[in-house]
Amino acid sequence: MPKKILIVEDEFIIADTLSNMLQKAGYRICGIADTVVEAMELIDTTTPDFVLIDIYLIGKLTGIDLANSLTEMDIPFIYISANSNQKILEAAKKTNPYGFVVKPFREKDVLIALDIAIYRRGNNLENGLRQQAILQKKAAQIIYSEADWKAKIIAMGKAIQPYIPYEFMSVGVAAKAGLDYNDFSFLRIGFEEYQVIGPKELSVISNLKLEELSKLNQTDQAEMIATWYEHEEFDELLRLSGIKRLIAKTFEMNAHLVMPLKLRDGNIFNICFYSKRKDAYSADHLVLCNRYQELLTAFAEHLLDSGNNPLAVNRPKAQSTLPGYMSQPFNANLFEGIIGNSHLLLNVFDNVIQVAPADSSVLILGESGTGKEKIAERIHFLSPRKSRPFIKVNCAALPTNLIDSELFGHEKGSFTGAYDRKIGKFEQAHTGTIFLDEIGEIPLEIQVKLLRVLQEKEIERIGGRITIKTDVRIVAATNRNLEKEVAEGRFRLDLYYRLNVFPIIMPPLRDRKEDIPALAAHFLEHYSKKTGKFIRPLSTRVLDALAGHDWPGNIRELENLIERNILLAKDDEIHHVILPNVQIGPPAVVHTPPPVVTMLENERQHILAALKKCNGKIWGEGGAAEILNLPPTTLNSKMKRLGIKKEFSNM
Ligand SMILES: Nc1ncnc2c1ncn2[C@@H]1O[C@H](COP(=O)(O)OP(=O)(O)OP(=O)(O)O)[C@@H](O)[C@H]1O
Repeated sequence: MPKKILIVEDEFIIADTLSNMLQKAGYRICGIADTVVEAMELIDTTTPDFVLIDIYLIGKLTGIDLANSLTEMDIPFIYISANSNQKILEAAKKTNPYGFVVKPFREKDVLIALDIAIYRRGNNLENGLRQQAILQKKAAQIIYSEADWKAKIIAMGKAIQPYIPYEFMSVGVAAKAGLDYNDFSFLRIGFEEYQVIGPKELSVISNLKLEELSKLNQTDQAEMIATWYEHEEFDELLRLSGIKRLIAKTFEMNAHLVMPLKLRDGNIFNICFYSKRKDAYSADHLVLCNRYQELLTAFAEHLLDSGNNPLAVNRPKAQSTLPGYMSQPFNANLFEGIIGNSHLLLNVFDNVIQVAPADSSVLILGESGTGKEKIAERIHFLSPRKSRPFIKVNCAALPTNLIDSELFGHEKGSFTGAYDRKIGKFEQAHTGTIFLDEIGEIPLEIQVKLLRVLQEKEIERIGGRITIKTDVRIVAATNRNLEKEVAEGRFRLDLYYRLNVFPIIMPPLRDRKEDIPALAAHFLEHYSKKTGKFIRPLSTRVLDALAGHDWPGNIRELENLIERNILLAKDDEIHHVILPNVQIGPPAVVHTPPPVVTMLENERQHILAALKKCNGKIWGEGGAAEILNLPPTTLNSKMKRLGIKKEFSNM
């Protein structure tokens, strides 16, 4: 079936060109609209598969307004626009388009953008259906389990978390005049840990009497449909709703999503999500709320129907009709060995839980040493492929002339030096996962081959005559800004889009300094055991100093630092920790704050300092790569990017 495309474009010539080019390529054009109003009418009557939207259109409404409605209707769209104003682009990006084509465009650009969009859409739908099926199954397990009502809410909260992020969730029957505040809240304090905060606990935390909480609760607005609040709207909400203001201020929350569920007896049961991230919620979450509405309403009915539940105080009780049997216990520690519970890291865990069961490619983005490889391993070991091979390839460590044969293999005699047949990494990873680390370093000619593996799912050994079918899941990682690499012609746009189906962003350590004490303790224990030296826990002073550092080398730098200091320790304590530009430990020094420089400049200075220490030596023992605990190839590419010449000492 050819896909139906709606074109929303007010310049006739462009609309006509697009229409001809798409029909020639086998698409069906189900309409051309030059205003948002006309587009909405055509959407109603023709239900397009994809919509191409220009941003500025005749009439008051823009393409961005249309995009928001399309998201609510779950219809994918691509922008085709000449507008390169940064503000407009940012607003457009926020609507999560499936692609963006800049005018004037080449036929090829539009066709590739559509091809990629169709692929991504397929993957999204597959993920969406999978999500729903998983959640449905979990909900049934939770409902029929013998756990108490709080454990059930926590279990349900955990099941939703990968799809609707939150650090604080509160549930309860919507406020009615004269009734007491009776919501129960769940503050996320670890990957699998939640602190339960009932009315009494909130009263203690906030130092307000229960009656005062009830008064604040009366100011809450009744919501009839799922709604999200961010930025000024969030501020305005807090101005109006006393109870939400109290929660947001006490627990430092910056965005809110409310999901009202209509119960059989006409009461409304609210599930309120709060996040520390200002932009945590978007129209996509409303789509999810809509999708999960029925399931969660059934869950709420069940909760309120089961005996002894204080949540039901604010509504008349009914008899439970559900049978009970034991459910399986919930997840053991799925992220063992990955230390930290900052909300940024927990968010990454949620993404992993969400994507691991699917077969989609995953692209892990983040600076060097942030734990990308660890996350890649988790994706594999939490997937149905977990008992199949997990093959790692460090693309930066492979010499250009060998990458080809390393990845795809070669036949005997296919080139000088090919004495035997070699099975490439892709074949080795068959039915499992391949982890392509430092994918940004792959030369363009290999990128074409990689694209073919992704598209056709087959490979050819060098010098081979047959194509070999492979079933491999790709997880790739890079510390480069791939969008920039694409813009500068070093990375193929089509490959980027294929890989970028599900991006996971690893936060740098400087953005989650709250994880430093736990990480430091973990490495202290690990290397104490390894070296057989007993070392006391780090003192507060040393920990404070660690928190003051910017960690351009991220967790690897911290790990390295702890290891080195254990080796250097003369007794059972680490007294002195030398950090670049900062001296910690006695004698106390007065720090004048260094001038604020950009992170890139910081990284540059850090590398220069290491190079200086090693007299410019990069590779091998005592080289800068060793000091920074980076693969030399990564250091080399960083130096190139930061404009550091090898003969830096002459600079
Ligand atoms: N959350 C964590 N808890 C414990 N150890 C961690 C964590 N994250 C990373 N590490 C450790 O830090 C080091 C660097 O991690 P990893 O190799 O996964 O980073 P990376 O982002 O893949 O780096 P690169 O881009 O340089 O390949 C490893 O020794 C890893 O075990």
